[in-house]
Amino acid sequence: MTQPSTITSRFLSHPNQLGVVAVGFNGGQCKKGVEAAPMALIESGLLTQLSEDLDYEVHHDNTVHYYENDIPAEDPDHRGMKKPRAVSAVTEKLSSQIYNYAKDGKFVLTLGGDHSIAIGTVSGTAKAIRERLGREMAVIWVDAHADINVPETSGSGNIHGMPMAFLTRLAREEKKDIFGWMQDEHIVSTQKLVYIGLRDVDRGEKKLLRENGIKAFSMHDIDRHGIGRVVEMALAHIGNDTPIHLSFDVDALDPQWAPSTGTPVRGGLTLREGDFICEAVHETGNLIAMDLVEVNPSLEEKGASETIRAGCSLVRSALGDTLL
Ligand SMILES: NC(=[NH2+])NCCC[C@H](N)C(=O)O
Ligand SMILES: [Mn+2]
Ligand SMILES: [Mn+2]
Repeated sequence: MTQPSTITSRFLSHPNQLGVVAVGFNGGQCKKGVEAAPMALIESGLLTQLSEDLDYEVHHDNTVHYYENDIPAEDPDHRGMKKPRAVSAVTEKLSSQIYNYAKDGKFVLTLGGDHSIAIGTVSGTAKAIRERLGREMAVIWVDAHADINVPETSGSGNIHGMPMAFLTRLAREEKKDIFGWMQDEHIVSTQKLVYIGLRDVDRGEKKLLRENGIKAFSMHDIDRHGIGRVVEMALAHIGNDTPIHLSFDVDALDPQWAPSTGTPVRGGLTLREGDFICEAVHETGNLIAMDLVEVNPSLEEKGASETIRAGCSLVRSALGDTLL
């Protein structure tokens, strides 16, 4: 049994209105299938649950966006990045879709797609929050990976391993068609970024996290303090007067709960720990947007329905579903 959330949202003018963007994009990594996730999540009933059980007024264009017309024919590697122009063009378009929902004070839910799309979602909400409230927004990034490689530290060249570098300007590119569209208003401070769930961080990324004093809670911290204390510390770092964008990579969960994902890493969060993070962030009343990314229904076919179910549970928890 579920009922609408009673938590009031400090930073939304229409807390019961939900803008949903379905992003069928896979160009930030090399495995096919992740573009089918938004459809799979919607077909499993996610949006109906949000409107019927949690009483949201869902604004959705009934389209999964594949951005076919935005993807350039010629897209050679640049600084080792794979498909840089495609990712740039898609995230630029997505950024303005997200901005349009966020500027009216609606909650924005994005269903990915691989994690490169966060370049679009986070830049869009960051800009809207600056304009609407004159504030800087915080990002809680729940993931097995830090996704903060600069092109030069990335071993794979996959841009889904780099979004936080472009969003914080640790990586910058002047070329207009390769993230040259990103302006100051799209950027997030390294001091307003917090990670939870990390356990597969590249050498160069560790150095970037350390040198920039970025707050990060790994699985080791969760083992030591418990998820309750870790979320409390993460929220204390952000402060209570700050709007929050939650970017949730389903691979933060242990493959036992979410096997259908492109880069699974053992030793992850239980489904309850993942849901708890979402519930606790909802309870702050400061959450303004959520991304759910990296569900790949074509990997581990027998686990796909489990992964989709886990994804739906995370989204419902972030939107105020409670156990009692
Ligand atoms: N969004 C993700 N699943 N990212 C995985 C990134 C893996 C690795 N760090 C890389 O740069 O390629
Ligand atoms: Mn990941
Ligand atoms: Mn990720």
